[in-house]
Amino acid sequence: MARSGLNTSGSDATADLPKPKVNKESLQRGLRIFRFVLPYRAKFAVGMVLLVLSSLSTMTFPWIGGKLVDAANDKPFTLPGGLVLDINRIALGLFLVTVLQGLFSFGRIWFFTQVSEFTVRDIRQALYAKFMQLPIPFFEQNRVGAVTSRITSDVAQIQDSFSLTLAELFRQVFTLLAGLAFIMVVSWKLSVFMLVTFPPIVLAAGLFGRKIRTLSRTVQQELAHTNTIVEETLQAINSVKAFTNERFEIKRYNTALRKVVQSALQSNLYRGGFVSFVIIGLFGGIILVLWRGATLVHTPKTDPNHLDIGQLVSFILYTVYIGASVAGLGELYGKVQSTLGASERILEILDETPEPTLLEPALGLVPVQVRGEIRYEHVAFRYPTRPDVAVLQDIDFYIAAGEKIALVGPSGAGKSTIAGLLMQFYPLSGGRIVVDGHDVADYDLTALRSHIGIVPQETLLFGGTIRDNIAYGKPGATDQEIIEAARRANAWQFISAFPESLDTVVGDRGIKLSGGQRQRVAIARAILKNPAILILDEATSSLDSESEKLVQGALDELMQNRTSLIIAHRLSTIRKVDKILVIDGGRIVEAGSHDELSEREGGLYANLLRLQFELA
Ligand SMILES: Nc1ncnc2c1ncn2[C@@H]1O[C@H](COP(=O)(O)OP(=O)(O)OP(=O)(O)O)[C@@H](O)[C@H]1O
Repeated sequence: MARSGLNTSGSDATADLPKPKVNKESLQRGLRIFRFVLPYRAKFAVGMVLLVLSSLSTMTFPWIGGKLVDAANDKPFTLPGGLVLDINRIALGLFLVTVLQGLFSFGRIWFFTQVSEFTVRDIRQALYAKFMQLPIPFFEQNRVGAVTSRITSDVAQIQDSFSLTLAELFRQVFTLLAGLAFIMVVSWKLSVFMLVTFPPIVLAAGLFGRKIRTLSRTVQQELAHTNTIVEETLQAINSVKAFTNERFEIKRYNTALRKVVQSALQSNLYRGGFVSFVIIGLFGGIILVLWRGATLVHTPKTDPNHLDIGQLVSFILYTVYIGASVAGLGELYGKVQSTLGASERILEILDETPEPTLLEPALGLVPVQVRGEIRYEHVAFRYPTRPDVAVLQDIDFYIAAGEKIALVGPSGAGKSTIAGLLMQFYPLSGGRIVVDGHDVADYDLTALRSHIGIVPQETLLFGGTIRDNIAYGKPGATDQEIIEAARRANAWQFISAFPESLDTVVGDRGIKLSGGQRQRVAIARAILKNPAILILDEATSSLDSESEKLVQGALDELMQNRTSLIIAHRLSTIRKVDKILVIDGGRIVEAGSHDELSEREGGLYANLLRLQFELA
């Protein structure tokens, strides 16, 4: 069968993704993700109000603190109404403000978390529904790691933003602006002095910090690499031992570990430098401002530049706030970038055109019953991912309802592709396929597919129980129906021998069952689905003869009264079919019954037959 599955390489798909620059366009594009917030806008608005209130109360703290120090210096605070506040009252006021701030913050977190949880759930639902409805070519063009990381890490990034980054961003900007306004009012001269000394130091610290982050990312990557080695080798421990490569792997792991230590040491060298820079630079800056401030406090009260000690305290506290918000904003910039990138990638998938499945009302014909008469009329086909290769050309054949035909031919000839096109996994490049007299394109896609069953070459079962796996052919089937299907698929015997019978868990991808057992579960599933048309991709992996007999018996039972398209690898199993189509290089090169074809001198089928006979 054409491997239409996902490309599973690359698990860490987001690590190296580019972050878009924050500009008008990227903001406009990224902010479209806010449409998912709209249903919860009332909660969002309440959260915003609480955020404003908590930010405001934070900003009054240094101001009231300054008044407290002034009161301690015999300068009590007088309210506009004439009410004089002493130390006790001011301290009480400060405490009240703090309590209010605590309550506002609690409310803000509560409302924003609700918004982010609901929003993120909706985004995940929309994404998953989209994944299910995207056409197969999409999955051939995108790595599965990259696709799944949309619903895991990208969505987590968005969640982070709605619950934290957004609030932080607002608070930092608010703190910065309000802080600047406050210090200007307290003393514009000292403010100007502060502004030329302090922010450059903070910015330098920010750049230093970025360098450290880059280095620690390298450490993480190196560490991840060592983990990959452990995972890979433990998963494939049989191969390691069989190839006697234990020593090689130990060396490989040690080399990788050495790199981790090297980069960790380098990163910590910078970290140490950073700490001493912060101590000397940042505190040096504070000392500078303190010195200047102290000088101003020291001037006589009559001097227009004079500062009260309380004013200096407020000033210093606001300066610390401002410094913290400048540093915080630098970090937030990176987060905003990541969020914009994540939201763009999510929206990109949501904007993809889905297959017309699950449409309500249905688009096109919805047959209650399909007889299963199939006609391929001059079908030509190229895979969308490889448009320059003509995989099929002029495929033209007819199968009457209930007939069985086999497709045979060398590997890569196009047999699986011919069968897969019936399911309309890909658009045709030419010709048409007709089922019961109607072009397949005229049918509702879901309705048509529901009448076609596939038993693939390699059966991948889902991780649940045997019951779940058989019932996949008909969700909601009763135990009675499931057991009946298992019986007809020669599977009941082994299932009932398990202590947990239908409740036996098959393990990830069905690894706890043998190949032949998996196939019979897949056949039971197809029997339960009861499709009018059956596509059977015969397994290439050989089963032991006992198991093969059971599987063959199950297949014969399954094919009864259905139009069947068999992709045959072993010619011995197809003698009973009504017609054989021999495919080579994407064309039908011979057609006829087994007897006709095997007697054709120099024919491809006769050749293949002889080859297999000789091999046997
Ligand atoms: N998803 C795909 N994308 C691009 N090319 C594909 C895809 N699947 C198959 N092909 C190519 O199409 C050609 C026909 O493949 P197909 O699987 O139909 O052959 P086949 O006759 O069934 O082979 P086999 O007997 O080995 O299963 C091959 O050249 C193959 O490389």
